[in-house]
Amino acid sequence: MFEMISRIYQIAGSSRKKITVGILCNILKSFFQSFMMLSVFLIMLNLDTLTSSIILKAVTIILISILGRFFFQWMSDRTMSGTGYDIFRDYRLEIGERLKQAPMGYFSEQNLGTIQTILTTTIADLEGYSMMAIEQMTSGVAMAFLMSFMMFFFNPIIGTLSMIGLVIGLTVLRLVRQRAAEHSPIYQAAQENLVNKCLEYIRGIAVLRSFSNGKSGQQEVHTAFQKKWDADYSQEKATAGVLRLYGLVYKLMSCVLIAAAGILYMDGKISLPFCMTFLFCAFTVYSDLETMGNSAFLSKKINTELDRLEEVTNIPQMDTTTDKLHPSNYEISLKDVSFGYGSRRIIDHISLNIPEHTTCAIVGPSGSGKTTLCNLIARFWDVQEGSVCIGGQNVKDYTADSVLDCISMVFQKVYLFHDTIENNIKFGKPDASLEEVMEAAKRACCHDFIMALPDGYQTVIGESGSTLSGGEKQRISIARAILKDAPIVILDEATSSVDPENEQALLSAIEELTKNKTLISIAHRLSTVQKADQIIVIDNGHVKQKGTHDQLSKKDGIYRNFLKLRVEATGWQL
Ligand SMILES: Nc1ncnc2c1ncn2[C@@H]1O[C@H](COP(=O)(O)OP(=O)(O)OP(=O)(O)O)[C@@H](O)[C@H]1O
Repeated sequence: MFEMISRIYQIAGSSRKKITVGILCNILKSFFQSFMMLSVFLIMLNLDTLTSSIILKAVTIILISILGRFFFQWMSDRTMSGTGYDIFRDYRLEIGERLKQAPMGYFSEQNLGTIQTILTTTIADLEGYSMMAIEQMTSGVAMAFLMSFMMFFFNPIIGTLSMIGLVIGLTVLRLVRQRAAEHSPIYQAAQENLVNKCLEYIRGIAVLRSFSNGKSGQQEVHTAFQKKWDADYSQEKATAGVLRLYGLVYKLMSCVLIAAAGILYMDGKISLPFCMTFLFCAFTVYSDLETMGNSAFLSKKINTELDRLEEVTNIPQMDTTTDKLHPSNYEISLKDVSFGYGSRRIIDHISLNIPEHTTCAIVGPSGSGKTTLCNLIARFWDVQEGSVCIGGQNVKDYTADSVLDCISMVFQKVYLFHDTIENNIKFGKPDASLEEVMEAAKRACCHDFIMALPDGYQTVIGESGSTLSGGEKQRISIARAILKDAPIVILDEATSSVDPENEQALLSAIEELTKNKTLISIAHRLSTVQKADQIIVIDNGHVKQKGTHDQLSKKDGIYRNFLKLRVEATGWQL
């Protein structure tokens, strides 16, 4: 229990003070609640000689107890109710910042499900439950402890018995927490698996439908739901028994207190008023503790969820510096660069130089490492050996954001946000005016089709650009890059062929984008390759050939074979 509270404290930041005030208010609330027993005692003590002044005193005590309890409950609600949302709003922002600094490799399909579960379900659970659990636990223990202490003051035997009840109850509570500890990770894993499978199913729905009528994917989602149900059910089953036992302990201990008070009275050790007061206390001393069982269970669940949060906040960070890259020129040079995903080496001792304002086409078989090489230049990943320099500055010594400020990337797989066309283009320069957006769109040859849409630039694009054609999406992504106007352009040419009209528009858009830039393109079109100032042929992570089209096409080697195959496959003409 204290572990959970202390962990929430650690991440609470500026909300720590509020939690402390909230806990103090809960303790004071319990104090006023226990205070009620004095009025019972007063009436019992004067039962034979009741006067209006005694009743007035008793009523005053009850009123003070009720008002005190109400006031501190209100204070506790005021300070703690929104605090969970404050803490985890800040935490969400922190996770966002960390994800921005994480290497691209972190964003595997597996991790996407985990991140999604954490940012939605896990944090929502923590926002809703954490403060409630702290409140219930602190008031439950405080109330039982304070009442036991007061009883001890009146009669040490009854006070000690009441304390023993508290200790036994808390020991059984450990059992509840142990059970929760066993089941929470299973529950969490089942939840993440379910999110992963649902995401996979929705993303791949077109493929699933066309190949298997959607049935095989459905089966996986069904199994994930079944696993989640199993996890819920076994968690419920495992803890229900111990939770009942926990409640039973307090009921039995109340009976023990009643019996003890009766015996002490019969033995003449205590008078009737004391006996009656203890009977009253026996019914109320553990009342808040009984409702604490669920919170104890929750506290373990919260601990597991905090573990998951820590995993995300401990993701590797790329930036160890705050220096921003401001190179004097935009020449790109790679010196003896090696890199691999895990233990698999993909780039092996590559060196190359791309002078400013020149174009470099990277060609090579599928899987040879072309995209990986571009990702290293953009510092999506850090090289494992060697160096990548822009204008003579090693990109590793500067923040990833500032490196990307110098680069516009146009990916083959275009990602558009579920937002207006204007905002999607503006993504390249958030403070751009509509006129600037339109100018970029005109240069990217997409102004006309945008204006033909019902709401023009305000048309909201469906999720991932699903309402636009492939060529239209590509040109919008080029308009975005034109607006950004970065001195280096990394272009992954689309392999899929587009209709001739679209193709021409696309080529004009690319030409506009790459004017006077340092251009690296993963080239698939002969026209791009032919025009390049230098061509790099990569195979199996090595630079196999370097030169211009004229030089390479005259030499035996991969490039010539590649050209031959391309001509045969796509009808390229040299
Ligand atoms: N994030 C990743 N984690 C592990 N392996 C990866 C990752 N990305 C790429 N690879 C592997 O690295 C190798 C090189 O991939 P890369 O995408 O750089 O090749 P490519 O030449 O661009 O291929 P293509 O022309 O088909 O796009 C491939 O075998 C690929 O499976």
